[in-house]
Amino acid sequence: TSQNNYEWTRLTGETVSYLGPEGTYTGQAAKLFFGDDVAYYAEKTVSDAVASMISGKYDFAVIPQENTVGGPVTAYIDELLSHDDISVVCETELVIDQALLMKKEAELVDITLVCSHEQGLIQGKKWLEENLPFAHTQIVSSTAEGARLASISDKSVAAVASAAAADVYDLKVYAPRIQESDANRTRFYALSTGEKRRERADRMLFSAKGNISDFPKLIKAFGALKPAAITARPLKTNLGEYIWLIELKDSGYDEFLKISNVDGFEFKYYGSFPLI
Ligand SMILES: O=C(O)C(=O)Cc1ccccc1
Repeated sequence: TSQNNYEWTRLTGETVSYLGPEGTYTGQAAKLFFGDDVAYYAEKTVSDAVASMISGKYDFAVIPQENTVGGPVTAYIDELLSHDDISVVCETELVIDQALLMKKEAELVDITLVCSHEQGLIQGKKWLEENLPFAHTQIVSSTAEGARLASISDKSVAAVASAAAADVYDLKVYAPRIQESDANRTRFYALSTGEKRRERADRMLFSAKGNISDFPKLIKAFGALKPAAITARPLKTNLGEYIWLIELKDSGYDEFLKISNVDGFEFKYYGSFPLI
C-alpha cells in the first residue's frame, strides 16, 4: 500500500537478520520487505541482529520501531542511534493481533506463568489482569521466544504471541485477539550499512541532538514539511538534552539540508525510503 509514486530500484542483498526465533512479528515484517528471494537468519536479540549486519555478516537487519499501545520501542531506537553507519532502507506497518497460546493439553486454570516480549505483555495486560489475575508474567526476548519456552515447559506456562507462532511451536490458541486495542499496529524498519538514499521518498529519517530550549527553532524550520513521527530519547548527560529521531513524509536529502542548518543541533541523516 505505497502512498506515493516514487520510483524505487530493487534492494540488492541476499541475507537478512531479524529478531527471532522463528514466528516473531519482526519475522513477518522481514518477509514483507524481502519476500522469498533472500535467506533469513533469526537472532536472539535486536542488538545481535544489528551487530551481525554491521559486522558484514548479513546485508540487512529488520527491527521493530514503534507500537500503537506500547509506544516507541526505546531500546531498539537506542540501538539505531548508537551506530554511525546505519541507513534505513524501508518501512512497513503491521497489524498486531496477540493471542494467548498454551500447550494443547492445558486449560486456563493450569497457567501460572505467562511469557512474552515486553510489548506483548503491555498489549495483553488488560486481558491478563481480567482472566489470569494470579499468574506471573515474565519478559523474554520476543513473543516467539515466549511460545518456544511454553512448548518446552510443563502445561503451566503460556505465551502472548501471534496465532501463527502456535503452529511453529505446536501450541493451541486459547484466546485470539487479546490485545488492548483493535487498532494495534507496529512500525518496522529495514536497515542496511549501504549507501543512504537521498531522493525524495515516502519517508525520510534524521536525528537532531540538542537542548529543549532550541526545539522551537527546529519546529519552525519544518515549514510546510509534514512530520510522520517524532521520538525523544534522553542524551543521558543533562536534563533537557535530547536526541530527537524525526521522520518526515514526502522528503529526501534536500529537505534534510533545509532543516540541518538550524543552529544549536547536531544532525544525522539516516536516509529516505518507501513505506510499503
Ligand atoms: O516479539 C516479537 O514477535 C517482535 O517481533 C517484537 C514485537 C512484539 C510485540 C509487538 C510487535 C513487535
